[in-house]
Amino acid sequence: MTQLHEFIKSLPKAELHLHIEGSLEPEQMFEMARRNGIALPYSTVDDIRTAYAFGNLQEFLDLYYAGMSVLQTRQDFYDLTYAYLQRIHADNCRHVEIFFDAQAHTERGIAFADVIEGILNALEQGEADFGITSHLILSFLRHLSEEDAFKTLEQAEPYYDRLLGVGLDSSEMGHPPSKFERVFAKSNALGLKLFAHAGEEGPPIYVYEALDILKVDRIDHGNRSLEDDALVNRLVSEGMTLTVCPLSNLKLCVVDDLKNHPLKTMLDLGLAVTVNSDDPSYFGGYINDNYIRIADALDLSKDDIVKLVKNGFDGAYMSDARKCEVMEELKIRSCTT
Ligand code: HPA
Ligand SMILES: [Zn+2]
Repeated sequence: MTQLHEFIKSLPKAELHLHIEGSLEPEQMFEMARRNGIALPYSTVDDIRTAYAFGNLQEFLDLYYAGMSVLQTRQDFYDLTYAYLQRIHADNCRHVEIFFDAQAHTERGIAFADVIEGILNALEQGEADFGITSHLILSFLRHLSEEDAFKTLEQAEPYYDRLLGVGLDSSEMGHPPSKFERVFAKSNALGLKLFAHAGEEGPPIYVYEALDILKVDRIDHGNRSLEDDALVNRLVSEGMTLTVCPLSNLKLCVVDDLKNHPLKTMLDLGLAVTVNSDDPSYFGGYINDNYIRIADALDLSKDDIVKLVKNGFDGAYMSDARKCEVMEELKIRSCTT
């Protein structure tokens, strides 16, 4: 364990890009399959891990949607979420903003209320047990229609005051942000924050659409913004947070090697980049693993790490008091460690 790894572990952190279904560990998958009487196409945990070799986003999504078929009951969603919070507590993560893919469950006949109440109850318990504050984001699946997204937004009505906002994920290519202009306008009118995956595999124009047409508050990924200087300048001047996910980018072949990851370039350009795990069970690491692997690959300094962690809290929707408290702790730890 190097000193830098210890330093990373000691810092309080925020996670802003996490799909709760992507935290489903193979062991949990077997346990839930057993208790729900579901047959899995794998015999061992190792079989599952071996299957997690992806050539692109779609290859991952196919296994991700298949894996979540074991999530059936409110208790399953509770257990999934609570286990994730317990895991990131060990990483000294203090605040998390979580996406959930409601449509991937309701289209299998699971009640919306079971999904969201299982997750929300675990978030409440996680705050009581670990002191981790959190928000929940309803993410629309972009390979489905805008009409389907509208239906999902309607199902969420009893929970609007418990949602931070809406997001946009799943297969990016061929499903530009503009496809969801009206449902994002409606979400905005409801007072929800707006987030969208853009520029992970898709071109810079998708990032422009997320900004100009959807009017997002954060861009998820955004790596391909670097192909357009004017876009970079705009993201810098607007202080737009980009939720970058290094191990996800490696596993989905967005980069061929972490040594070629653009995170350091993004940081040096003045972009408000943050480090996140995306789907930690599928991509081989939780938040600290992401910081450690990218710090080693790019030879990041302590100042770089502190900047990344600060960007995470800056981009988070936390109360001012809570933000001040963690920022103060961050200042003390970065001076003394
Ligand atoms: O990284 C991702 N990209 C798009 N959709 C997703 N759904 C879960 N993870 C992802
Ligand atoms: Zn994602």
